[in-house]
Amino acid sequence: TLYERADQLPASTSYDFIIVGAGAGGTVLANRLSDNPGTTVLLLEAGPSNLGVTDAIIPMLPQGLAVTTYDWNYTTTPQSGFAGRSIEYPRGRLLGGSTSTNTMAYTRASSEEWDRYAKLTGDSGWSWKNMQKYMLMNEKFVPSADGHNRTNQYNPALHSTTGMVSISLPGYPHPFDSRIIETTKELSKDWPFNLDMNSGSMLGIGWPQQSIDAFARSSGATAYLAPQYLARKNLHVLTNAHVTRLIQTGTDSGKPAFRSVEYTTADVPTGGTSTGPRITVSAKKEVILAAGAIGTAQILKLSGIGPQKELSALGIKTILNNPSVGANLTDHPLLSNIFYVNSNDTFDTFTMNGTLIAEDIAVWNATHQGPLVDSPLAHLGWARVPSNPYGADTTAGPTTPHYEILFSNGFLSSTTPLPSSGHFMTIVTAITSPAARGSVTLKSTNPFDQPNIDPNMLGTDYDMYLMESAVTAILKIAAANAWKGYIIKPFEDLAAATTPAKLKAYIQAKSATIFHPACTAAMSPKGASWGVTDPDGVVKNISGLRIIDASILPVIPSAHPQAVIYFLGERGAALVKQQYGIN
Ligand SMILES: Cc1cc2nc3c(=O)[nH]c(=O)nc-3n(C[C@H](O)[C@H](O)[C@H](O)COP(=O)(O)OP(=O)(O)OC[C@H]3O[C@@H](n4cnc5c(N)ncnc54)[C@H](O)[C@@H]3O)c2cc1C
Repeated sequence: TLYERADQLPASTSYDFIIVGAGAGGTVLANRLSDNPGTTVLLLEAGPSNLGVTDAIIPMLPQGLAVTTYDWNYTTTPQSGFAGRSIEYPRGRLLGGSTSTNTMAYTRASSEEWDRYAKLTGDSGWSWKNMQKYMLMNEKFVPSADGHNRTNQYNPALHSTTGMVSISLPGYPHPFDSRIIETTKELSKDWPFNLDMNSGSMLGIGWPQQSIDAFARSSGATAYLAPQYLARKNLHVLTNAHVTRLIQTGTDSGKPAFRSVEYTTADVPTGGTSTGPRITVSAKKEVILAAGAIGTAQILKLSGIGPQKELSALGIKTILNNPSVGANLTDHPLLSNIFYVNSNDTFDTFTMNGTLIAEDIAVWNATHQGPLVDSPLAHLGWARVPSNPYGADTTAGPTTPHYEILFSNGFLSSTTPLPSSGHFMTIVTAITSPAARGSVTLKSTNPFDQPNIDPNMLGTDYDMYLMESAVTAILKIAAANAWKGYIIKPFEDLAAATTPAKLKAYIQAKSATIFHPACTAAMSPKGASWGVTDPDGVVKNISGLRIIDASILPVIPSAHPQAVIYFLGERGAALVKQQYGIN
């Protein structure tokens, strides 16, 4: 049942599980734990419902959600790798969390990545082989919006058509599709065609798989909180409920127990203060944090679980001193490399013209066809740097990428204003295996204040080297015969990057984030003195508290992370059920 106000929750109900945050991790847990009618679940979400939010439904439009009430509106600390700039740091704040606002690229990560998770956590359950069944439980492959023949665009044998989140290939062609395929032939050594980047082997260029139900976004909310699940009497979902902290409820075998959650009506924007009453609700079995890499770290610290020095300085009583909480924040730096193109058929036509976008929305509404059925991402490519002068490799292995490239049929940038006219193509470069680590620390004890978010973007020479290598690689692509007659020239800022020093300055001035913060409450082996949770997400040295979201990843995946976090949710739910003997 969906409730929008705290006073609507049935007063007498008690819950086996309370889940905090309705994003990629939280929605899976809420669904899977409540599929047994005897198990009661409360899901608390700070934001509103996703229903009827047009920009969260039409795949081409999620940029419209940034800096709205559906966004946490975070800003980073000044980033030294970005020449001291702070950047906007969006996170979804509605049912579905960031899966309701993201760009919908759906990648499982490499088999080596999962095998590394198994190794780093000492739990073979996280290996590629063992995770296959959870991957298939998450995925429901559906036809594309235009119903085109998908032969040679993916390998159907690897996919499920019976899971939860709808996944599809693009449903509207781009003028450069054939040139991209041509590139994989002409530059086959560096950029081979990859029939299916979700096979476990990611390198090369291929067609993107996206969390799109043919023409509309498929998210944690549309899939795992679909009407038939919200109808469950044993699942209560409360929106507009901002969790302010967890409260210790006693001790179990010497460990502090945390089975109570304090929340308040989230009717204030980030940075404000809520005068609403603080409401406490307790779980009989467990509280499961799924507030994302920023939210989870902030809630843990506000609850007295974190580095003693930091907490004491703010007057918070430390209940568990753990310096790993909020440490290791890792993200993927992104750079939009823009080119002028010889085409009238780019999405600049409608992004630069309010009347035309209205017409395209009308077409989308009437026919569920047209350019808005896809995300702005046309093709994805994954590559490794040919040599590494910095010694240690950050990837999980030789078939795992250092960086990604993304082709977009128009001007796509968060750091350069959209020109008033022209036609463009963007080749985004993103560093997917960075060495830099940052942190989430508290700014104040006010739960409505955003924490200090320092993802330390391009914070090492190695990461800068990877970005320089990626830009050099896409310039080589742009110069290939496959693009003759299409790419006219690089956009001004890229065109000016003619020397190594100017290239570095361009990267520092124009890079941003691809929105993948993770690792702030990492899993580690049972008994390890570092890390925040055990391999099953249970918080170390605490009773009754588990975390299942992007924060528990021991290393950021060299991939788009939403699928990875859905899979954490699927296995996480299975582990919870196993522990409590729930069928
Ligand atoms: C703009 C953007 C584009 C992206 N593009 C892609 C992409 O193309 N492909 C991809 O794979 N990934 C993408 N991502 C990343 C991906 O969506 C996230 O990695 C993933 O959703 C993280 O899952 P999560 O469960 O950790 O957190 P989230 O999905 O962010 O969910 C956390 C939830 O907790 C809630 N919450 C937080 N704090 C509190 C609190 N105090 N009280 C109550 N509720 C709280 C939030 O409102 C949110 O609903 C993108 C993200 C963004 C923001």
